[in-house]
Amino acid sequence: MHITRLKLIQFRNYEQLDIPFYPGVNVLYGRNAQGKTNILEAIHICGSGKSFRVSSDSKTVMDGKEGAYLFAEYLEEEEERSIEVLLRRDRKKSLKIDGIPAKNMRELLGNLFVVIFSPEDMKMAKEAPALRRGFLDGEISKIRPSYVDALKNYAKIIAQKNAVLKKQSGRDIGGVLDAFDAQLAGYIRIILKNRHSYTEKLNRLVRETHRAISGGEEEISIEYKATIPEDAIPEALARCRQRELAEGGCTAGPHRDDLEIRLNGKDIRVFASQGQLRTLMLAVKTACLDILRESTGHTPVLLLDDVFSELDRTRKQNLLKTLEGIQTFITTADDADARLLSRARLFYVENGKVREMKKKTK
Ligand SMILES: Nc1ncnc2c1ncn2[C@@H]1O[C@H](COP(=O)(O)OP(=O)(O)OP(=O)(O)O)[C@@H](O)[C@H]1O
Repeated sequence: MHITRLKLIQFRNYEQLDIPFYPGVNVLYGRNAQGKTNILEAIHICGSGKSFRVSSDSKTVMDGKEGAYLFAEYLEEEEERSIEVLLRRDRKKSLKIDGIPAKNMRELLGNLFVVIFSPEDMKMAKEAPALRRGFLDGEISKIRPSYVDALKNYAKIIAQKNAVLKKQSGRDIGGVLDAFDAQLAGYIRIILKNRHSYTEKLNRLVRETHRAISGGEEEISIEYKATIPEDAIPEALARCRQRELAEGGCTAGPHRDDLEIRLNGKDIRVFASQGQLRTLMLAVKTACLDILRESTGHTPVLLLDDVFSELDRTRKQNLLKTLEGIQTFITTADDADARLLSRARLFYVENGKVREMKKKTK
């Protein structure tokens, strides 16, 4: 699939924008703070309903305005499709898919597929496990929207169980905890099955892409570290009971799991350079794209925000080779990078305006 047109009204620093885009690589080029990333953000909102930079929609509405409008037109095979998003400061956002109002955000998933790489993603590899779990859950939800329900229900029961454990004060709460555990077991099974199978695919594909980008110099491995084994969930929950009572909270389960990422056998969190982290995250994102393509039959749109800094020339060129056949949006402030992308369409971004540079770069 590929985006053919993007319209924005009062979104970030865009008073009004109406611009065509092309299959292949679209480069958004310009000085800092001109609105390049804002375009990626708008496309991401049309695909996923969410910004990748802020949790509150109202921050993306132009300062001093009450609402913003986003419209993305795209081709899925030969079919023309569209997504419209209306953001308002004081109300929930509303959506239209192919001109028809959507009831909720879940309806949006499974239409315009996007995968984003932004500098923020580097945190995923290095910082708290919650970021890695969030990443896994986000990617799985794109393929299987019903997974979101299992996650929500699991989190709700964990919160209730935690509240009971916290307030126990010597009461016999064994029966209540048994009832919670019986409900939890079903959701844990769904979550673990999906996370294990996604991680296995991710590991296989990341290894291939990572070798291609790094020139085969480095070996990566990704493994899901579960606190509860998938094949003995009720038994594991029962074994946790004493510790849960002593600590006054749930001590194991998918909300405590992690992804372990190793580079040449060493833990990435304590060892990798910035360039190695960036290469790893690019490989992860391209693998996510391949998984989405494999599972849905559609090639997602790839958004690469400022990917080139910290990559040497060989890695940049290797990365570009892996993007064949994928509509990709790349932001860069460096005109040398823009020149490297000889077959790309170039757009000059300045102060909330976008101008297509008709002549292809050399
Ligand atoms: N809600 C808003 N209303 C108006 N302008 C905004 C809003 N949010 C951000 N901006 C403006 O958008 C610009 C930043 O845009 P963006 O983040 O896309 O920069 P960029 O071109 O990607 O820069 P860099 O190369 O530094 O990453 C800034 O000028 C900022 O003031």
